[in-house]
Amino acid sequence: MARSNNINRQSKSKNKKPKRLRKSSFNKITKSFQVFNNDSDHYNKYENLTLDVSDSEDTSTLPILSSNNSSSATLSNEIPSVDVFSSDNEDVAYEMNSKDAMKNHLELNTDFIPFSDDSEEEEEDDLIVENTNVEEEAEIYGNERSLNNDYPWLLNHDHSKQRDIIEWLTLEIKDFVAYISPSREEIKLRNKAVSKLGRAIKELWSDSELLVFGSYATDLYLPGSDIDCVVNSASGNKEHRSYLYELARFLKKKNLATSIEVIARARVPIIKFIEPESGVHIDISFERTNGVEAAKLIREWLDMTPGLRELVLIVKQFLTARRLNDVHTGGLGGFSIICLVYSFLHLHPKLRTDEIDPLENLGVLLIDFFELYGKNFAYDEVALSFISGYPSYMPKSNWGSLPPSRSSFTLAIQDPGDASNNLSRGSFNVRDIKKSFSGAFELLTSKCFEMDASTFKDRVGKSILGNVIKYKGKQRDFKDERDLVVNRAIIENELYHRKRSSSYFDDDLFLDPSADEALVGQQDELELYSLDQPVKKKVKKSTKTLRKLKKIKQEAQKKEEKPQKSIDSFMGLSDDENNGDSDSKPKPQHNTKEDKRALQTKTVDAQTRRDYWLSKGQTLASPTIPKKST
Ligand SMILES: Nc1ncnc2c1ncn2[C@@H]1O[C@H](COP(=O)(O)OP(=O)(O)OP(=O)(O)O)[C@@H](O)[C@H]1O
Ligand SMILES: [Mg+2]
Repeated sequence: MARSNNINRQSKSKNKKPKRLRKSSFNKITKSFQVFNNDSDHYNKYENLTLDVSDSEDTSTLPILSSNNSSSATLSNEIPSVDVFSSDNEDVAYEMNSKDAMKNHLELNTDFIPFSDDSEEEEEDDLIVENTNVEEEAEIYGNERSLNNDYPWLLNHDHSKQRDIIEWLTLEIKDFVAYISPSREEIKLRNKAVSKLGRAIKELWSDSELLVFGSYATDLYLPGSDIDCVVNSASGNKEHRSYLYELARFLKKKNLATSIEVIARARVPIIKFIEPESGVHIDISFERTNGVEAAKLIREWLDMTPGLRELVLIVKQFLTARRLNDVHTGGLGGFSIICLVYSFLHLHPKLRTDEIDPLENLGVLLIDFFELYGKNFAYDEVALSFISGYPSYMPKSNWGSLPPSRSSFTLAIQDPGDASNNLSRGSFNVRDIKKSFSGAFELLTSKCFEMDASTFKDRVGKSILGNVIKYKGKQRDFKDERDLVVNRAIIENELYHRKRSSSYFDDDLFLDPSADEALVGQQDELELYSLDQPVKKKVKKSTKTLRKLKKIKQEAQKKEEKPQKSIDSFMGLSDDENNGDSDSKPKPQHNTKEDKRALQTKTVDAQTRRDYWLSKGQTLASPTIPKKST
């Protein structure tokens, strides 16, 4: 029955004139997408958009979207009639042509690209305090090794009845993000760790403060992510190695650190350790504020880019499971991942033209992300640029200060805070990163076709996302409790920026030591909401510090409401032909309720969905797609 419906839909669509892109819109969009390889092995959906100059205003046929309307088209088993399996020499050759092959592939975990464990540690000889206490570690990590299940985000979340396969993937992504987002206990543990360390630093060096940056200060951390901190002092001298050792000894004496490493001779000297109470890995660097600045910028990006947090967390977990997330071994660091996803979302044609809601199309976007950076992106030629914080593609040749590298096949991401810094210069293993993205594109797309061709009975308990994401760790509770407990790193980062900005400098917002002490003293009182009454605030009465926090929160909310400039000209979509101008800014993506409502009324027609899957089927170039069971 389902099969005959599909066939009917298909035959109807044959009589229907496909909607075409207006030529001017097409030109503008493609102009901003001159980032693809000339690699003829890979079908590039953007190059194959048909033009119809006589057509009207309609720009809704870019084949990259899904719809909220799950009642209309599902995949057709006849669409991806591609009979040649091609695999370029950089891509993993997936010799699979059936469900079984796919299963075997996963069981063998052949898309896992491990690094050898013997990679040289440049600062190995700097290890000063070692002797990890194995029992202590075991206690900290508890049952971390006792696994529940490879896809724990699916527990009680079966989406196999979704008619629209891509919606199934979107729902799984949301489940995964909810699954790995922090609970109140986790946030409190991190807050407490940061407080204790901050106090210790002040005790040791009264002219110094500890600031947090990196993923804890942006809410982009996975359960196992480290906390990045920096010591800033009035004297500005704490980067000297003698201070690093002094701090390491002090923290050890105070039982605030185990497994300490002092890495004094690196370009960025740091000390690394585990904070025993939380078990969290901590990195402390010295006398640099660029990370603290970046944290604020990233939070602004998150505010104006729905879907950024979700995709960053998925890509992070994807790379972490493949050990491709560690810059020391050539992998992609957290900041580079954020930049890749941020620029992908802002330069995506369907998001640029406001035609889809990113949060309702996470599945499509994830597949497109893997396709772009796994198949299409011209690594040899193109750099990502963030002039004034806004993303664009830039020919590498235009980046005058880009340091020369041995190979042209490198990732070049301009640091938004320092245009001469290539953020991803350490990610020398671009080949494996690209391979893994390309493999993920193929696995996800194949699985979508396979699931579409399966009966509902065969789909039960299956995962689409699980084909590329694995999560191994302690059972978690699907509790994203970030709204219930203040993230101290974010608040303090805001305070830091207020303090630095003279226009905001007033008595009430001054981050004085007593305010800090008040925060520390009320560590357990940082919860502003109760679980039972999420809306009603449980602000602890009349504490000066919490009033300050509230004020900061309100200011942050006000900021969200401020009007944003359009990025049309930036992306070559406006009429003023200002393509790539650095002073044009991204428009907010559906931040207001009205925007969201407007989007929900937008439906995507079946033909567009068919075009989307046709392009993916061609890209996939899989030899056979399993027939739908009747
Ligand atoms: N190559 C770099 N150049 C400049 N700053 C960098 C660079 N790499 C990292 N940073 C700074 O350090 C911060 C933390 O980087 P990191 O790679 O640990 O990312 P993260 O967001 O903390 O991810 P994770 O959760 O994996 O630790 C970044 O936000 C950025 O401010
Ligand atoms: Mg980090």
